[in-house]
Amino acid sequence: MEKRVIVLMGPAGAGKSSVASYIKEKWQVPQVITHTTRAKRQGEEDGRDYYFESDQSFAQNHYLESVHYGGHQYGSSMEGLERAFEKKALVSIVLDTKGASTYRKILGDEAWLWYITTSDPAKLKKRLVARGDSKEAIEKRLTSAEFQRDLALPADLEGVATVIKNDDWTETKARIDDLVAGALKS
Ligand SMILES: Nc1ncnc2c1ncn2[C@@H]1O[C@H](COP(=O)(O)OP(=O)(O)OP(=O)(O)O)[C@@H](O)[C@H]1O
Ligand SMILES: Nc1nc2c(ncn2[C@@H]2O[C@H](COP(=O)(O)O)[C@@H](O)[C@H]2O)c(=O)[nH]1
Repeated sequence: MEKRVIVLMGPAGAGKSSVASYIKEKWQVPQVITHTTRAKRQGEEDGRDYYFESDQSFAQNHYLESVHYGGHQYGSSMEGLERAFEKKALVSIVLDTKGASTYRKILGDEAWLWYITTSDPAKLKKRLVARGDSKEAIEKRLTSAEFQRDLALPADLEGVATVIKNDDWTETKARIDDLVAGALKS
């Protein structure tokens, strides 16, 4: 198959990382690890979930694109993408919608955009609470301009992105299995 990167985007709590972990486990789709200056959450590991950086170390890397999200910096590198493509032609990355638009512009059809969302935005907060995020972190995240922006698919990605309503995890897994199996067959 042609090289393709599944770009997982959507609002906080929608399930982007859950989808990335699922397709890694079930379909051996490697995840491109990105860089961030935010603090580790409980259970996160450096080099598996993110490369956790200080402001100084973040500034020393070269990025394909980088953004500010909720008061922290995030960036993804071409080297990270190439490392993942060495393992498999189908890989994934988790980005905000701004990063997803950039990937679309740079990579064209090589970027397969999936917008992960829920039918009821109230679910998002509940999921962040269930994930164990602190009250302060949740308030900061939910009131950030980036969170509000990512509640909707950006206009430039309308009709381009595959929209996945992740309300019911069993149904989501079935939908994703169909998408990934189809891609791996092609
Ligand atoms: N369909 C679902 N039903 C209920 N809980 C879910 C579902 N999908 C994911 N979750 C849970 O919701 C929480 C948030 O999921 P996840 O971390 O994957 O979201 P995210 O979109 O990556 O969020 P963020 O952008 O804040 O990192 C996790 O605890 C996850 O286990
Ligand atoms: N444009 C980019 N967005 C990224 C990158 N790495 C992660 N993200 C997105 O940031 C927010 C916040 O992530 P969180 O782990 O703190 O919840 C989320 O939308 C991620 O998808 C990146 O390298 N570039």
